[in-house]
Amino acid sequence: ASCGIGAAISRQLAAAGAKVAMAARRENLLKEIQDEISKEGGVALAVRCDVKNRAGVKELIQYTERTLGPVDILVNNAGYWAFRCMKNLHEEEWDEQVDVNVKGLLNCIGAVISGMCERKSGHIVNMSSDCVKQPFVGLAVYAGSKYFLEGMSRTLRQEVCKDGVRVTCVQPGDVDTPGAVKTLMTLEDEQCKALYSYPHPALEPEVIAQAVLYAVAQPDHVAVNEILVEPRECPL
Ligand SMILES: NC(=O)C1=CN([C@@H]2O[C@H](COP(=O)(O)OP(=O)(O)OC[C@H]3O[C@@H](n4cnc5c(N)ncnc54)[C@H](OP(=O)(O)O)[C@@H]3O)[C@@H](O)[C@H]2O)C=CC1
Ligand SMILES: CC(=O)[C@H](N)C(=O)O
Repeated sequence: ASCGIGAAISRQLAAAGAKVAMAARRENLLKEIQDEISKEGGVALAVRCDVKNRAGVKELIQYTERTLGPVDILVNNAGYWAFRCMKNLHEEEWDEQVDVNVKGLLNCIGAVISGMCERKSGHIVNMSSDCVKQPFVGLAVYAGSKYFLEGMSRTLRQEVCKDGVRVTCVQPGDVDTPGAVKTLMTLEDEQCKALYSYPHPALEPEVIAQAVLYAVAQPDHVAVNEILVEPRECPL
């Protein structure tokens, strides 16, 4: 939650009255957001954590629950992507996408799901992508990781709905974030460049945060299973 969509979600959840625990590797950025939220009268905790580290994620959740109480809402937002064609074999980047977007996701869900089921209450929000609706050249491994997220979410939803737990997938199109700017630098193939190297509208991270807030603010019997959010000028 140190920047981009995660930071916007933290700010909006805190403004709506949630006690927010924010995790990322760059603790200094988290502290700045924590200060901002505190100045606005909200409650936020900043915890350094790498979602790839399963034990570290469990510690994060234990610390959060000791400090703020049980986790009612888990937002799995941490993600990594690069625009690379598979034939160029950026295998370390393939690993990073699987490690963060798939294994990191599982580490976070694994740290909260039993507690939510025992308490008969909880909401898991998974940050997906519009790439599960349409293929984008250069995002094959990333799309695979988000298809995992979607498939896992659909099945998890079946398993836990009777335990009072909801699972929402949010599918953003282009959003203007530090990650989006950085990954444009990874464009290397003419095929990729032709697709992405032109000005095109991107959404503000706050728009995606509003979608999250909408999903988690529904009455208990209502499940918002997925939300696709695109810039109007980029319809799928
Ligand atoms: N921007 C876009 O156009 C779109 C983004 N998405 C998805 O939205 C989510 C957020 O993206 P966005 O805000 O754009 O990305 P950014 O790169 O701007 O932010 C990513 C956030 O994830 C955190 N993060 C990354 N890796 C780890 C890790 N190993 N452990 C803990 N935290 C980590 C980063 O914190 P730190 O580096 O400090 O650890 C940072 O706060 C991602 O899941 C992405 O796939 C989906 C569709 C469109
Ligand atoms: C990274 C994303 O998920 C985004 N939809 C994109 O295509 O850039």
